[in-house]
Amino acid sequence: MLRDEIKEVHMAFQYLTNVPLAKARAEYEEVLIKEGFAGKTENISVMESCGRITAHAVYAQICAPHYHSSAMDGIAVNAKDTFGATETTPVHLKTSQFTVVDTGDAIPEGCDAVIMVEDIVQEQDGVCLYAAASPWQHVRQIGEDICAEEMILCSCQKITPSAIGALIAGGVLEIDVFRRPVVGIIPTGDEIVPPTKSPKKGDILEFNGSIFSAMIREWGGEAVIYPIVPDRLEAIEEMVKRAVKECDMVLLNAGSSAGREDYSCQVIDKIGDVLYHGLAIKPGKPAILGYRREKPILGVPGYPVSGIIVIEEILHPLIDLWNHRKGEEHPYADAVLSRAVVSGLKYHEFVRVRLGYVGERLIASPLSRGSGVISSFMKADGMLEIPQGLEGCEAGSRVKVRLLRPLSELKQMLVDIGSHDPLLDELADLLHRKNPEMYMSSAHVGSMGGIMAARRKENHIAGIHLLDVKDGSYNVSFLKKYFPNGGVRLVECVGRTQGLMVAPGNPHNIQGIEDLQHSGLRYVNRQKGSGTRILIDYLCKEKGIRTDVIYGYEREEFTHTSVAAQIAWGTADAGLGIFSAANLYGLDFLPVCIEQYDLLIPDDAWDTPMVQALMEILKSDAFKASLKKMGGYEIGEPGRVRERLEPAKKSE
Ligand SMILES: Nc1nc2c(c(=O)[nH]1)N[C@H]1C(S)=C(S)[C@@H](COP(=O)(O)OP(=O)(O)OC[C@H]3O[C@@H](n4cnc5c(N)ncnc54)[C@H](O)[C@@H]3O)O[C@H]1N2
Ligand code: MOO
Repeated sequence: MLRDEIKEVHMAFQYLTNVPLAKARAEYEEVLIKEGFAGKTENISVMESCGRITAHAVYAQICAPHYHSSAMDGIAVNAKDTFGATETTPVHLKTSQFTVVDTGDAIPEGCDAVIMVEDIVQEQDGVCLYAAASPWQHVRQIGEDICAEEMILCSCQKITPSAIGALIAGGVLEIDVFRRPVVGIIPTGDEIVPPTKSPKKGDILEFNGSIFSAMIREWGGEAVIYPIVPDRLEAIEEMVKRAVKECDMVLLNAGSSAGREDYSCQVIDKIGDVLYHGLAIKPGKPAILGYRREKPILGVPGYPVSGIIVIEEILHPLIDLWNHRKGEEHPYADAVLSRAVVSGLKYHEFVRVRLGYVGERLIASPLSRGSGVISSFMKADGMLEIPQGLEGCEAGSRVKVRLLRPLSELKQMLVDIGSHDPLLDELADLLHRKNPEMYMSSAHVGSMGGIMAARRKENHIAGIHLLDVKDGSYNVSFLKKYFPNGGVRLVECVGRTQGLMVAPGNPHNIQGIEDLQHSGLRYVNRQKGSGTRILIDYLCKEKGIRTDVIYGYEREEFTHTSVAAQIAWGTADAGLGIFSAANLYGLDFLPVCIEQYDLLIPDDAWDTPMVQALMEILKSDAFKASLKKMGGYEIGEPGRVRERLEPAKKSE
């Protein structure tokens, strides 16, 4: 075999390294600097320089002010002429002894003080003064602000709006700054298509380029998105060569892992060098740290979450290095973890979390860990990092969380942990619209999960819909059972129509729960502990249906909408859920029963401004209008307290 062929085979089958992030980052920067990596500079107009970084120290060309100027509206005088003026012995000045000046006017020759207009008394042939002026009063002397040759800004400093003013006042109109590094982004993959509203089956919409370029711009770089390149070695190689020529840094997106069509590592290795392929982080493990001479070529995993982590951890520091800036310290806070998080010993893991204060404690609820779930990044308020070598964190443990939004916002966050319903999104929208300082975050853990979270004081509200099979009532008996010491309210929300969601036209002619046993029919269920799961378990038991013969009964989704989506995509034929979710996906719906969906609110949370604001929203016409639009809800008196369990009196 030729040397190149051997190299290609080796690259295709090579095992990924598992290098700790800090080590890889430090070595990468060291290699790049050795190769000549450094920020390039350019000269630009000061007026356009806000936010840019100075390349070197900047000195004033002229003084500011560059002449003695009046600081007030009034008259310019020679202070000596006013000496001796008092309330009882006023001094009279003739017109020839003063000049009328406005703020900013030059002080005339021979004058050395300004008297404010409100301190003078006009006379026929001059003015009368009842107080003497001290020399240089109300005069802005030459250089009061900035002296010529004085340093206005030091090197590597961010230019602020006020700095622009100081520079112009100091006679500096052009300035040397670090040029924004140009980062080329190359999306790759046969299945990747430009953004469109109607993708075909198998198409993946290209959005990584848009995420990465927005982040790069925020960090002070300039981004160029190259056309999507198919999974062909030569085509990728050609595009990378072009980008290396045109840009300062290159991101080669997707194809980073070790699949049949993952060419990134081979290409980078052919064009330049690969320092590491494989980092001990998750998501983001197949990252490739490559370079050609001083230019970084970063192989970024295709999954968006993995990509974001890799560019945040590797590219961001490089842009800071280019600009001679030390990366800003991330703000951290201590939080209590609402659910356990398991972590692999091999990796430093990044877990997105939702955050909110319940009482004095900041509660962190882990979001989806999937590397393809971009919405989990969008919803994340914080990032929990689990260092390599740890197996995870237990529920209820104290953890340090990197904050992705200000603490002040988290203090006004209404924390909902409980059963899912699309109406919660409408409530969140209405709450924030009416009270811009407030936010609502929802974690969908089912009704029982919501009750347990309330017992642990981890939420302000929980949506619950729990059927008491003994008497057909909803929620109240569960409240009494799980809160024996009281201290909780049950607030009416809606009656929801639960039913079987089936494909449009009901192709399997499903008539009711009994039909779920038929062979060839695929069911999709909700997770254990959810009210809907309890309902289907109960309905099956009542009708004598064995759940083990229902195909897919153990397949669990966490929301009504995700059950509806599975049916819409044809991966399941039926699932129990609410009408509004079926409606969202244009599915047929066979009503089974109406259930009471209430909000459980612990007393501690009741008096918070967020819960009180929510009560207003629940009672509003706007909320009722949203419910009518979604359909499938019985609207009684949302916001009415259905049940209050008084807190038990402590024994003396
Ligand atoms: N057998 C193995 N398979 C995979 C491994 C592994 O170790 N062994 N690692 C997994 C991990 S972890 C990651 S991360 C990914 C990395 O994948 P690639 O970098 O090779 O990327 P692709 O497979 O080409 O794409 C994955 C996925 O990413 C999405 N994608 C890609 N480009 C874009 C874009 N421009 N815009 C939006 N979304 C994009 C898309 O959903 C792709 O399906 O590999 C695992 N596999
Ligand atoms: O490393 Mo992947 O990025 O775990 O998803």
